[in-house]
Amino acid sequence: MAKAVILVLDSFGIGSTPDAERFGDVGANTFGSIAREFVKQKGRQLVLPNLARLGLVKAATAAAGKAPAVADSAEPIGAYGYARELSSGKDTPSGHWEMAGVPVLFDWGYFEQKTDSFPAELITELCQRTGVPGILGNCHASGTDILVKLGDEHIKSGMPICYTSADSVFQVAAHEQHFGLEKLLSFCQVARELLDDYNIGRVIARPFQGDSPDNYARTGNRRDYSVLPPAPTVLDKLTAVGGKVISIGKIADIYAHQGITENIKATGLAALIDTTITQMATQPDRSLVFTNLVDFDQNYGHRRDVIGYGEALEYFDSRLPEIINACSSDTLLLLTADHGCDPTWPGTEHTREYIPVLAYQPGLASTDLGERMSFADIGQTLADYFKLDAMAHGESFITKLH
Ligand SMILES: O=P(O)(O)O[C@H]1O[C@H](CO)[C@@H](O)[C@H]1O
Ligand SMILES: [Mn+2]
Ligand SMILES: [Mn+2]
Repeated sequence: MAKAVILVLDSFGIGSTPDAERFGDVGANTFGSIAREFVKQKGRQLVLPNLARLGLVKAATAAAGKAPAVADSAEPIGAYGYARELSSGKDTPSGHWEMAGVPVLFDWGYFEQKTDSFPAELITELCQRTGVPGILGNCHASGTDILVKLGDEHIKSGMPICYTSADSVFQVAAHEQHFGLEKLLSFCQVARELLDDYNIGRVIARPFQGDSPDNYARTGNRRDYSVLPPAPTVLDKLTAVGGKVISIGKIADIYAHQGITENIKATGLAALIDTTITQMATQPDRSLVFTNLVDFDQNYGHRRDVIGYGEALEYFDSRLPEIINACSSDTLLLLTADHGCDPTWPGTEHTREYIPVLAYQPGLASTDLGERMSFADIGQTLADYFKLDAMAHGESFITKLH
């Protein structure tokens, strides 16, 4: 019997990689910065005993060449390592596809101009095809700041708020009731079609609600429209032989619904963890429960909320024993991330960082997996574990585990 569970702590980097200079991210360290600021601002260390038992502190120390300000465990129970990214970008699809064995080796299209970011002909065609009177935004922005700035005008004018970032994204914020959720989703689908020509990785619908800039808030109805991964991922290979892939949260959207047999939505860290544990209880043989914990990135990393990020990590750590107890003797549990988003770094963008690779299975001896040269080592290990054909990228660490 072989079952696997992957939990992606979205944006939980553990130190900048050797190629971070290309991104202006030398010295970024999501985990290290949170740990340091926590001590400074709260007067105590982060409490993460269960993550430490899985080897997080050891992996983070090796990745950054410096220990984070968090107590380590004397008795690790997991295998721990840290991986660098082969993909050209530091975005969510690249990180997820690479961990499933398919790095993004081409360059995405980007809208690099900070204002007037989108080509006029794109916007003209988008408005013509969808019947909206025009767009607001047309700039780089933080998705919560732009609601404060343009939310009222959006409601008055009926124009959707379109914005981007350093990622290959076209994001659309619109009010769920005034503009309408269905109208927003169809607007995004047309945008998706037009943006294929621009090589843009994702169109993201960002519905929000509220009645004034003080209380405009994004809802759980976010939808991501991704291009297809450039090659079959380990998810495709597993489902092709009759295996199951159960997506929890935004995983299915990130893989453009390829290689997914069941798609379960949940909103918020607690609900995502609850759903994961519920699914683990009935997980069949040859299956993968795959969860993305987006709150770390969306609510804390991009928002530069360092204490919020730390508290969310402590909450996750407090739920970790339940997840570990839900592992049967044939469940391989993997904890990882898709990129960094150091909340103390200038700007509100992702940061190019090592990700943690923590593996646990009941009875497994604790092992140092060392530095992994690609996130694809996770996908290759899963291919090995499920006895699938090998992936084109990545080195399996299965023999170090079993
Ligand atoms: O500021 P918000 O809307 O959260 O945007 C963030 O979310 C996008 C997808 O992760 C990133 O490209 C980043 O810009
Ligand atoms: Mn991400
Ligand atoms: Mn992000």
